[in-house]
Amino acid sequence: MSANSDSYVIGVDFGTLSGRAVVVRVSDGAELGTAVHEYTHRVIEDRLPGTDVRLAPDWALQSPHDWLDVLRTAVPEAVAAAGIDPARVIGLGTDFTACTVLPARADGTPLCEETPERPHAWPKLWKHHAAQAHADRINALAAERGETWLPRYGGKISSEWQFAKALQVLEEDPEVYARTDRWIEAADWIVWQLTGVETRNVCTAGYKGIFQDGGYPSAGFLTALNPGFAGFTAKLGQELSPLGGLAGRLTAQAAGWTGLPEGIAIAVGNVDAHVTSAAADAVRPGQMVAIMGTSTCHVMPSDQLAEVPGMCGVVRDGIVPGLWGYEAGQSGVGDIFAWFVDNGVPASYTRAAEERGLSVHAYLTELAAAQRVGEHGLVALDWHNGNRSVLVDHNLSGVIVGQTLSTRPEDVYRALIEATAFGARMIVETFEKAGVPVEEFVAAGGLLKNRFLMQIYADVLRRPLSVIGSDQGPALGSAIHAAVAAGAYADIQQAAAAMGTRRDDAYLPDEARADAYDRLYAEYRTLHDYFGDGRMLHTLRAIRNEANG
Ligand SMILES: Nc1ncnc2c1ncn2[C@@H]1O[C@H](COP(=O)(O)OP(=O)(O)O)[C@@H](O)[C@H]1O
Ligand SMILES: O=C(CO)[C@@H](O)[C@@H](O)COP(=O)(O)O
Repeated sequence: MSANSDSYVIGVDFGTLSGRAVVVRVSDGAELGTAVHEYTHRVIEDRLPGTDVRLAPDWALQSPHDWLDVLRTAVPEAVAAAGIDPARVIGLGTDFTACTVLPARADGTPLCEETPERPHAWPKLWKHHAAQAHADRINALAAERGETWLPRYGGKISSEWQFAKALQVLEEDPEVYARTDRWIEAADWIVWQLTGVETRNVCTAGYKGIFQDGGYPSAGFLTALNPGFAGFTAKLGQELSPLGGLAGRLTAQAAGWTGLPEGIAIAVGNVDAHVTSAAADAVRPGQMVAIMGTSTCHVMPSDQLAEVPGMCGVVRDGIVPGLWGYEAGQSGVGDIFAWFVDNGVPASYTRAAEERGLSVHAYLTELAAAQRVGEHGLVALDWHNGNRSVLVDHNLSGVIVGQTLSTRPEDVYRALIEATAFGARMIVETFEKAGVPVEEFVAAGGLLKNRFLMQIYADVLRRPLSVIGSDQGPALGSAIHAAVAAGAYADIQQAAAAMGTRRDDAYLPDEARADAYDRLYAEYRTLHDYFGDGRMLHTLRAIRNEANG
């Protein structure tokens, strides 16, 4: 690859609160410069920008202007930080949160530009959860009709996805729905802005758009949901583009925004979680990448097709062309630790952490790390933000068992970390039981910084953990896809091998601790089965909702 030794690609990761650009050397994946742009409107949850229009609970919107600002600011800043000649940039790739989806005109104009006072005209962020009732109807009807696509999503689709959100638009604002020529993932919309051509990537279409075996849900199914929904799929993409493919070339206008040469390769859009596999060079069957942060996404290529209970989805070519791509998830991980730090720690602990110059997380971790496995006498269920896999039930809640008058904050903190590790083991075991082997567990994301937590995962999973070598996995992954789209490598696997970074066996399980954890995990499973049917936790939620009026 010496011909590439002085050429560069750019990866742009569009997150929930900000967008990040990274400049990467094509020959070896070295990250030379990076810049972040915080979105001006962040997550729009209360009021539509520039209006008095208030939003209902569970709404979460974004502004397309914020995304374009990332191209205008973070990209040139990253190039400047890298100190490279922009003329040497041969391609740019992007990844986005998903399912972040918007209604647009036939030319790509977002509807919120025409009618900014209409909530449904705005892009719905992935965590817009106000379409739950619509998802419930889709699931019930699909189960009743025995739709073959339903098992590909572990038996349930999510309220976050394209069909649920679009049905909400149709039923709550039919006029906006009628004006929607294109219902498009932000992942594809941003590529449209860069290239001037509309493409649709297989990843979001498959995981979020129910595209399976060459088609979307049938018109008969959609009519049964709502006759007005019959023609919905005409607003989606019909021809899908492969990951790592060339979506088009940078237009003169987008060259002006970014300061990059007109005509460079722009990669087909992708999802932040899935693109991280390339960054970790974990694109072979059985390499499960866990992107561990606020929540955890698990993605894994496989040559086996199986119906794994409670997975988020399995999509042909969904991570790399030629393989099935699986996704599963834990809806609360770092968020649970944050909840405990914010709500469960006395002032004396906060002061002690401050005096030591540590974050409360780091302080609790240090105290918890001094314990032997099981010493706290606790076991917890990691369902404070519901359960995505394997139960797919957002109405479950957290449980902590075994507390006494001598239970201390570090005990609970440790039990919560262990609970998330047990949740991860449950996912791995569910895949294996369904006939999809997990050969390697590769950790990525913000929680890598907690080494004690990572060791717990190795001990609980009873397997060595590999870790990604970059702290900006998605942006690096997007840069790798850009290198493929630009023709520098034949495929994603080759590019990932040269440019991705993974440390094998970074954490090894300790036999004695793993044995001790087996006993606790058995108790976790018992609790999981007992509370997992929802009888008690749903009742508690209903009582809470009634009490809150
Ligand atoms: N030392 C720590 N140990 C465990 N969790 C931590 C620690 N520091 C921060 N966190 C948690 O990490 C999460 C942020 O992870 P990060 O990967 O940076 O974010 P995101 O998932 O939003 O990309 C927060 O939920 C926070 O509670
Ligand atoms: O749901 C998916 C992928 O399927 C993510 O895009 C979504 O959870 C957003 O993740 P982040 O909060 O950006 O880590």
